[in-house]
Amino acid sequence: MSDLQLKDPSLLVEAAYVAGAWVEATDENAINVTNPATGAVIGRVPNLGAAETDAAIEAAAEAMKAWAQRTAKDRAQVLRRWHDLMMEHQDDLGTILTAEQGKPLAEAKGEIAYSASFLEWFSEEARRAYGDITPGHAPDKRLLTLKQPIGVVAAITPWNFPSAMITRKAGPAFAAGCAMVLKPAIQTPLSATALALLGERAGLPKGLFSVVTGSAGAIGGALTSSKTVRKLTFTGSTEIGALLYEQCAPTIKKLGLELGGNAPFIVFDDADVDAAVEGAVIAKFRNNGQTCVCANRIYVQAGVYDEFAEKLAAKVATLATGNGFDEGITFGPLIDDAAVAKVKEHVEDATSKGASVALGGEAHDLGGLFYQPTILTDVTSDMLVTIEETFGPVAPLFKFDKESEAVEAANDTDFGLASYFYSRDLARVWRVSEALDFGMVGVNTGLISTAEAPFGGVKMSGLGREGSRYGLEDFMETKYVCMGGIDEA
Ligand SMILES: NC(=O)C1=CN([C@@H]2O[C@H](COP(=O)(O)OP(=O)(O)OC[C@H]3O[C@@H](n4cnc5c(N)ncnc54)[C@H](OP(=O)(O)O)[C@@H]3O)[C@@H](O)[C@H]2O)C=CC1
Ligand SMILES: O=C(O)CCCC(=O)O
Repeated sequence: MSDLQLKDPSLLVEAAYVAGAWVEATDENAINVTNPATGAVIGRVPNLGAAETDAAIEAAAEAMKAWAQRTAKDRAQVLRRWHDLMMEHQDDLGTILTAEQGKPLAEAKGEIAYSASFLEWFSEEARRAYGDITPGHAPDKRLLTLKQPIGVVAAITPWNFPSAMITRKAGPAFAAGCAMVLKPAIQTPLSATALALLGERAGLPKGLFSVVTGSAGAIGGALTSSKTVRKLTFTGSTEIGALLYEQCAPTIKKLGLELGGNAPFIVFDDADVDAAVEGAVIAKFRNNGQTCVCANRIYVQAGVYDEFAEKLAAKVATLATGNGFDEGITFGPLIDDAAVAKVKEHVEDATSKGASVALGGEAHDLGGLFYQPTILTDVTSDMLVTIEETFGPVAPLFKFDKESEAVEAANDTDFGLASYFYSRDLARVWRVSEALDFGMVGVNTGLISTAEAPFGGVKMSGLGREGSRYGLEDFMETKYVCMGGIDEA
């Protein structure tokens, strides 16, 4: 069906992977996958539901028994092979990702490397799932702490990082000795099925990893109601995260929730303004603004406001929008009509309340799902761009005078995922890092994501941490063994 140019065409897998078997779409149950840049159909996957999800959960529980018994080194080697296969096929995986998600090809290949890095990192961490021994509370006692896999894991992932959000969950799950049933976003299932194929080639046992495509409600319902599933890990909107939280309550599952953000990006008078402009371009416009850690509100101190605004507009004006497969493109399309409508609503709301457009501000001449990269000035706290995550290429600029005013405004949100600031004053760097009420703070950088670091938020941005050594912890239970009778020889 597809005319994608792949070196290994077998990587375009138009089938779900359920309990170790590939389930192809039929004409009756096919869901088409389209390229957001062109609207062209690039593939299809089956619309599955609760029955297939239940089968996947059962197979996962069975496969996990042997997987958890294997040595950590053995599991690590499978993950490492999976990483190596991803890097070997980086070009093809990037092509599939750009075709279904829209981000520029170079950025898509970058996501594949980022995605593979979670398999590499957790292959290394697998062997360091240490417990400990605590001095006993009585002479004959020794207190042992063991780390054990939490059980079958359900994962639900979004369309904005169709590969990396899967490996950031699958890496620690398989390293810990768990099994996983994944429901990928319906817009971007082909990155998930390609990953599953490479996982199979790398040696993941049948049934350990299922990818169930189809109805979010039916699959999500089966995953959350199952007593066998012991953890749900989700990346997506706060609204759906809250719904899943509720659905998981009756079976008391452990939850990992990576939800929406509303990231502040603060530029102080003492900042290197050129560096701050570079950082803002990355923090705001990465993936065309469709990232939960994207800068959503840019606060600039009065002394450098005009310089920063001019330089940011000048820089962004040089960057091209278009089909992610074309040379020299920095901004791809938005994911769908609803995303474009939200961006339009936010810009119209801001301008109707007094904001000025310094750049862009309209749908792109290319039509379809393209929107101009936009910079707004004279933004105030009552505008939608301040209150909600725009999830698009709109940079609203606020002017402030005092440090305390910026910190207070930055924290004035229900969300608490990423935050950024630029300053060269050491005391301020400490003060503001500690005062920002967010799970992550970027100081003099616009890019904080890496497999080595704990990614996650506070407040309504979620629960738990992914990546880093803490990411492995979240997929394990701590078992306490009280060993007695030791001095009765
Ligand atoms: N934190 C983040 O990284 C992300 C944040 N968002 C935010 O959310 C907004 C909306 O994006 P959207 O794609 O709709 O995000 P959603 O939260 O709706 O989707 C994320 C994942 O959840 C699934 N899902 C949706 N409804 C249910 C359900 N009832 N039960 C189980 N799973 C479900 C989706 O499946 P399906 O695709 O089949 O609907 C997808 O796999 C964005 O504009 C952005 O603000 C979005 C994506 C990522
Ligand atoms: O939830 C997201 O938006 C994906 C996070 C991307 C990243 O890891 O930086």
